[in-house]
Amino acid sequence: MTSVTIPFPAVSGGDAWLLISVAALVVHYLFRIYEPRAPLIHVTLLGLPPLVLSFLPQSYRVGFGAVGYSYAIFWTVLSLSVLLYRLSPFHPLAMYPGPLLHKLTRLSFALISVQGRQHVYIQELHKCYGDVVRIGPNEISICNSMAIGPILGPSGFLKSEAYTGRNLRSPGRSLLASDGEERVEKRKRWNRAFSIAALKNYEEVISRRAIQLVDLLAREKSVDLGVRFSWFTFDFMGDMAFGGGPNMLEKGDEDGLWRVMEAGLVEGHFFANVPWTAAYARKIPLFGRDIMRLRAYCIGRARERVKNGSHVKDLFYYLNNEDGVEAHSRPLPDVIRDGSLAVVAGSDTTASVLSNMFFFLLRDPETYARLQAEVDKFYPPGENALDTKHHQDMPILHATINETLRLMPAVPSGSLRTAPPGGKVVGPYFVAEGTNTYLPLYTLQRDPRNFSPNSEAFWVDRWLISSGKKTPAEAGIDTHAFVHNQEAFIPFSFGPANCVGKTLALQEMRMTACLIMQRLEMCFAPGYDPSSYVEGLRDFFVIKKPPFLVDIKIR
Ligand code: HEM
Repeated sequence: MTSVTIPFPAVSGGDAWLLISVAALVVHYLFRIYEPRAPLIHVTLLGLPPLVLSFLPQSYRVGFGAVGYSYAIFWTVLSLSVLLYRLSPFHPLAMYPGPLLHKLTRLSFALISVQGRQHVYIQELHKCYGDVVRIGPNEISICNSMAIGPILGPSGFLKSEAYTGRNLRSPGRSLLASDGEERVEKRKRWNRAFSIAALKNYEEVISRRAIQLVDLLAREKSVDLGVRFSWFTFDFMGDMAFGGGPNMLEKGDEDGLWRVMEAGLVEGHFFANVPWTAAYARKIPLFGRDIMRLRAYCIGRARERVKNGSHVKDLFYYLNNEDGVEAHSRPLPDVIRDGSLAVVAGSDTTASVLSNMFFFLLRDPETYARLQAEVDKFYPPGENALDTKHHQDMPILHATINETLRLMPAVPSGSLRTAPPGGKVVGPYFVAEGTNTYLPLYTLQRDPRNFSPNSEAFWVDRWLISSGKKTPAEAGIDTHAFVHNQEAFIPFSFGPANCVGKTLALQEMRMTACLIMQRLEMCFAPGYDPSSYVEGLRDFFVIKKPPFLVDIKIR
C-alpha cells in the first residue's frame, strides 16, 4: 500500500475515532448556526477536518486506508447527527407533523415539486395532517387565513432564499427577491408605474394587442387557446417593459422565447426548492442557459427602447426614470432586471388566468351564457368593447375573474417567506426563526372553512352573494351554508410585497374578455378531453398550461 511518513503525535485508534466524531458534530453545529452557502466553505468544512484527523490513528505512518477510515467516520457521524437532530424533539419544528422523508431531507419535497403537482400534493398533506404540515427539515406549510397578516403583512416574514435560488443567472436582486430598504426603494418606482394615471395610458397598448389577438383567433378558427393567450400577454408585456414585444401574435414563437421562459421556470423551480445548490449550478454553464437567452433578448430590447424612445408612457418610462422623479438616472442593468421581471411576472400569470377562465366557462355553459348576456348588454355590436367605462357595472365579469383566481390561482403555491430573527407568533402557532413558510393559495382558497358551498367547483354565484347582488335563496342555497372569507382570497398575495401589477392585470383581463365575448363564440374542439387540462396544469411557481383546444366562430 502507498504510504507517506509524517511527523505527527500518535493517538490511539479509539481516541482518534472520538476526535473525528467530535469534529463532525462541531461541523454540524456550524452548518446549523451559520448555514454557509459558499462552495469553498462547504468543501473546507466537509473535506478538511477528516483529512487532517486522518493523520492521528497511527504513529508516524499514514496510508490511504487511514484517510478513507477518517472520512467514513466523519461523514457517517455528521449524517447521523443531522438526520437525528431533524427528527429529534429538540428541533424547533418538532411539534409539526409531516411525512418522515420530508423531515429528513429537503430533496424529497423538491423531487415532488419539480413534477409540477405541488399544489395538489400540499392540499392532500393538509387534509391528512391539519393546518400546519412540515414539508422539509426547515419548511412548513400553513393553511389558515389567520396566518396571512402576520406572515405577509407589514413587519411580517422575510423573502425566502428560494427567490434568489430560482434566479440562477441574473446579477443582483430583482424587486421580487429583495427585502428591507432595498425593496422599499425599488417598489417606489414600480408603484409610480402603476398609478391610476399611468394605467390609463396603458389602455391603448392593451387595446392594440387585444384586437390583434381576437383577429388572429377569428382567422384561425381552431386553436390551442392557451398558447394564443401566452403570445398575447408576452407581446403586451414586451410592449410595456421594452417598448415592443417579439410580435408572437404575428410570427408565432419563432424565436422560442416562450418555450425558453417556461423551461427556465422549471429549472429555477428545482433551485428554489434547494437554494444552496444554486451556488454550485451557477458554476456550471449547462444550467441557466434558458434564462440567459431570455435575458439576452431583454437586454437587446432595452437597448432598442433607449435608442428609439417611445410615444407611450410605458412601464419602461417609469422604471428608467424618464419621468425624472428620481434625482439620478438608474444604471441600465437595473432597468433591464426590472423589465425582465415584468415580462416574466406579467405574462405567464395573466395568460394562465385568461386560459383557465375560458376553460371554466366552456365547462359551464350556463355561466358562459350569463357572461355573454352581460357583455352583450353593455357592448352590443358596434360598441367599443375595449372601453372600460362599463366594467364597474359588470358583476358577472368580476365574479368570473374572481372565481377563476380562487379556484386556480396563477401562483398556486403562494408566496414563500422566512421567519425573521427571534421567530414570530402566527395566529395560534409559533414559527421559529429561519423557518421557510408556505401559504398555499390553492389549498387556502379551496378550503371549505373559507369558501362554501362548492369549494372545489367553479361557482360564480358566491361572488354575487358576497357583494349583495344576489341572495343565497336566489342562488338556491341555505344562508347558513354560505361561507365567504374574503381575507383568504389573496391570488395577488398580500401586504407590502403583493403583486404590484394587480390593477393592470385585472384591466387587461377584463378588456380582453369583453372583446372576445363580443366578437367570438367558442366550444371545446371535437375529441378534446377537458379533464386533460385540469390534470395537465403544472405548478412551477407560476403555471405551465397543457393544450387547450377550442373551435372558434365569429358571432
Ligand atoms: C392575473 C395576473 C397576475 C397574478 C395572479 C399575479 C400574482 C402575483 C403574486 C401572487 C405575487 C407575489 C409573489 C410572491 O410573493 O412570491 C406577484 C408579485 C409580483 N407581480 Fe404579479 N400577478 C399577476 C400579474 C402581474 C402583472 C401584469 C405584472 C406586471 C408587471 C406583475 C408584476 C409583479 C411583480 C413585479 C411582483 C413582485 C412584487 C414585489 O415583490 O414587490 N404581476 N404577482
